[in-house]
Amino acid sequence: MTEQRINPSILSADFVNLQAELERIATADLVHVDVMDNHFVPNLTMGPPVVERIQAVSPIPLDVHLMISDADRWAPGYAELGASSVTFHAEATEDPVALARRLREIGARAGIALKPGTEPEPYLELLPEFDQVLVMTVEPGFGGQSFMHDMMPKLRRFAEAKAADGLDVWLQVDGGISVDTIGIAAEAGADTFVAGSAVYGGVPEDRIAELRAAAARHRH
Ligand SMILES: O=C(CO)[C@@H](O)[C@H](O)COP(=O)(O)O
Repeated sequence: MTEQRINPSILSADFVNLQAELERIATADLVHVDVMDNHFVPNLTMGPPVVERIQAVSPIPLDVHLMISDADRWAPGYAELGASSVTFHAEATEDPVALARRLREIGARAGIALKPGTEPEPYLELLPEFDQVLVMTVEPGFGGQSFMHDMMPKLRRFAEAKAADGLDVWLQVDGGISVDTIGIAAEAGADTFVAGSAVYGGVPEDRIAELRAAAARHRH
């Protein structure tokens, strides 16, 4: 059966108490770290020095999501500081394959993210070059938005391509994931679930367990 992962997004955490907020999600699989530059998206979060400190104190590995322009220039630095995975946006790179290869060389899992308006072609054919694909289920930039059900056909296309070639690529969804929507995404083929407000909006350990159980009911 497909392994599933719950990756809480610290975008919904209390940024003044990040170390304590990381401890509260220690039962999750990876911590999703949203890096925003106020250029690729209309919001600003953190850069390498803060991510480096998160890496140093986090009880679980880092899943860095770069919502930044010029990913070719900046993404390798996040792999160098020890992130387990580094996901850049398809819309923010000149050469996704070269960048993914560079990230893998450094030792990170290489991820590619697609905004809601970005078509899955030509990335379906490039799947072996990536360790994970992030299908955004909201417009990137903010937590607390509604899950976009109409992204499920795109997710299914990736799931079919993955199955056809027997690939070990993780299919991730991010945005509006809750106990009500996680099953829909799992059904469409997602195995890695990012959740911000659904986790930090309650007792994180309980919320993570509830999300895990809801996803498992729809496991492939
Ligand atoms: O990348 C993003 C937003 O751009 C996310 O990781 C959000 O942090 C998800 O938040 P919720 O929709 O789960 O509240």
